[in-house]
Amino acid sequence: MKKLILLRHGQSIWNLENRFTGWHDVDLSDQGRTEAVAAGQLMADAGLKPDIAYTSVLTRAIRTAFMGLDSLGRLWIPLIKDWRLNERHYGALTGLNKAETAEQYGDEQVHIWRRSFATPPPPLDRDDARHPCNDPRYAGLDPASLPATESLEDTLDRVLPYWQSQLAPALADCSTMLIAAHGNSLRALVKHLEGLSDEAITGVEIATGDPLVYELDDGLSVERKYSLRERS
Ligand SMILES: O=C(O)[C@H](O)COP(=O)(O)O
Repeated sequence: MKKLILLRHGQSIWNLENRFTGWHDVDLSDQGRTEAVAAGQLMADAGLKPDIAYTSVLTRAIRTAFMGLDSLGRLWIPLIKDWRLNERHYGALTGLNKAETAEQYGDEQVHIWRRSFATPPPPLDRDDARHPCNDPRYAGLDPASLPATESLEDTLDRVLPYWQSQLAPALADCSTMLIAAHGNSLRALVKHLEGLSDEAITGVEIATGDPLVYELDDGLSVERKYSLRERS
């Protein structure tokens, strides 16, 4: 049996300020740091021993992985960072306050942008400083693969090939894997792992700092799923 732990980063400073974040690189808030340490303790209490960990190239997820693994006593395991685990790109909404945006465009439109499967927020212009083409961390990538905005479907379209080419083969070779990532890159993975419909995934929320454990058979089919915070 394999164990896959999906961990959304702890609360970020922009989560606290209720701002659309996406690929903007904001750090954890004090509460987020506490959540990251607590996530490691929950994993320790559950006897989980990740052999390998993956995260995005965004500080809030990297720091959550580090702080969680540190409190678990397993800071020494391999930690691989990849942009394909980044949060979904929030396009021209990046940086805006979510409540103010709902006042301007209406709750329904904001809900569609946030939770519909296929409707992306308005895109960024390529010369906008928030466009990933203007961020040196993506300089080595084909500019055509860098998004100006993303729906959850677009996010799944980059997460799934990464799952298939890197994560699933690595999981087949180990017993326990930790993925510290983001609300929507993890929702994309959950959709795939659980075989959820485009409609069903719209109702799935993932809390910050709460390790979700999937027990998988050797063919990587899900046998059981539970939240460590709920079980504690
Ligand atoms: O990118 C963000 O703003 C959040 O981390 C996730 O946002 P959401 O709850 O609107 O999907």
